[in-house]
Amino acid sequence: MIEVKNIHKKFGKKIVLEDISLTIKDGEVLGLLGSNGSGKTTLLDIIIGQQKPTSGTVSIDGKKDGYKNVGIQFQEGSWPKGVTAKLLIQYFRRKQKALTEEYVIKLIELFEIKDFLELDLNQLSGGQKQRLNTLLAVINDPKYICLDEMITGLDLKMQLKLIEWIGELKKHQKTIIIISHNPEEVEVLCDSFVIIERGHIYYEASVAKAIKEFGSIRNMMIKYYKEELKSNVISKSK
Ligand SMILES: Nc1ncnc2c1ncn2[C@@H]1O[C@H](COP(=O)(O)OP(=O)(O)OP(=O)(O)O)[C@@H](O)[C@H]1O
Repeated sequence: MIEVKNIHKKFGKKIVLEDISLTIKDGEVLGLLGSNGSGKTTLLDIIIGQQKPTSGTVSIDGKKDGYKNVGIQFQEGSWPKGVTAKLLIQYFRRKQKALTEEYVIKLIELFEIKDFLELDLNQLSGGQKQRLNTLLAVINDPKYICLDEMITGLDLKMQLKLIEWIGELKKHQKTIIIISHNPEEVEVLCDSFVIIERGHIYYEASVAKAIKEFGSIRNMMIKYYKEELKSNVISKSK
């Protein structure tokens, strides 16, 4: 279980997160939605131990250093010349002796990495980098997985494959947090979702509840954003 309690985060004087509390149960897939700059990635970075909160706590499986069991997507960046997907996968395999050849081959097939295994990483397309980053997030078969806009930018065939794959992970009781800008993706993949706006939890519900109440998450978001545009104020709502 991931427990986020009363997280506040400031960058200098700028308040980015204010009093965020969340519980993500084992086997749950949680979607994080919200406007650009609302604080989703900062919250995820705090959960995975890459940022320290200004105050508040995160515990994973009851431990403060539980983030060591979380698989995270590598961020886009430029790599030193000569680094290939094959080299990275070999590096992870050496670190994790328990990884079987069969599991690694399965992932390479799933993410369709084979054709560019030996290419310099800086020569990969955006979608190819994204597929490799997602593979690296799960290569150690972690119990907790964080995915930042995993599907955006992928072709439809790959999207369908990854949706099916998340379904498999759910069957294996993996706990997954997915940042997304796509309400339909959250409906298909997630059990519950949270909308973060201006550093606050603006709405939090199960996907089933939102669909029952509003017909779809998109309808719900449009309703709330229209109200916001009218009043120009986002109030905290649960
Ligand atoms: N290292 C940093 N220093 C200063 N401000 C930062 C830093 N990282 C993020 N911010 C600010 O914090 C706010 C939240 O950023 P964050 O990346 O968490 O948003 P987000 O919801 O993930 O946005 P997007 O949907 O655009 O990816 C933004 O205003 C951003 O400028």
